[in-house]
Amino acid sequence: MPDSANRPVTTDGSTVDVLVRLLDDGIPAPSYAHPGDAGADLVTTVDVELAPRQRAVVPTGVAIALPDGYAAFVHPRSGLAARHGLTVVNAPGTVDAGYRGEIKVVLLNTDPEETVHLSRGDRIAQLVVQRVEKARFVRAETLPGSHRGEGGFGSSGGWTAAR
Ligand SMILES: O=c1ccn([C@H]2C[C@H](O)[C@@H](COP(=O)(O)OP(=O)(O)OP(=O)(O)O)O2)c(=O)[nH]1
Ligand SMILES: [Mg+2]
Repeated sequence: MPDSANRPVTTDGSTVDVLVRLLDDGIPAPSYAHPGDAGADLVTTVDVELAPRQRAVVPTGVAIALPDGYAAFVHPRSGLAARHGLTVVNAPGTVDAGYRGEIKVVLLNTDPEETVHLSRGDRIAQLVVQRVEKARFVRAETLPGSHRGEGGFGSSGGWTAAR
């Protein structure tokens, strides 16, 4: 199957080739920590200090070309979230198939007291590559009925709005 720039892309059903440009010597390509992992770790190219509740757009030193029909999603890492309250503001960040710029991570220190210190090369987020459908939005005056109907935002119970 060719990609959007007509380069060959191979997929064996469980892997897909994603072209990657390394923009910074010494910074590795995204990599999976264990076989079977869904997320490939991204690292920071710079030292970062995040004061309590501060956010920063952090470079990762990689640019990719996903095949058409794929997207990549920038997710937080659970260890950093649990230990330091570090998250990704726009989680999951969406990397479009046509994006050729450097992947960046919008990190947020949610901890109210502790500063987070990150060093160049630290793994800060993980990239999940997925197939995505392209929708055709077909206008309709009425929508087919469903069990849920228009209920949402806690309609199934177990949640009380704060006053
Ligand atoms: O966490 C992220 C999210 C996005 N991007 C890059 C890739 C993506 O293809 C592009 C645009 O992202 P998005 O569509 O979420 O942002 P936008 O605010 O809608 O910008 P645009 O108008 O460029 O679409 O920014 C990242 O590097 N990291
Ligand atoms: Mg957009």
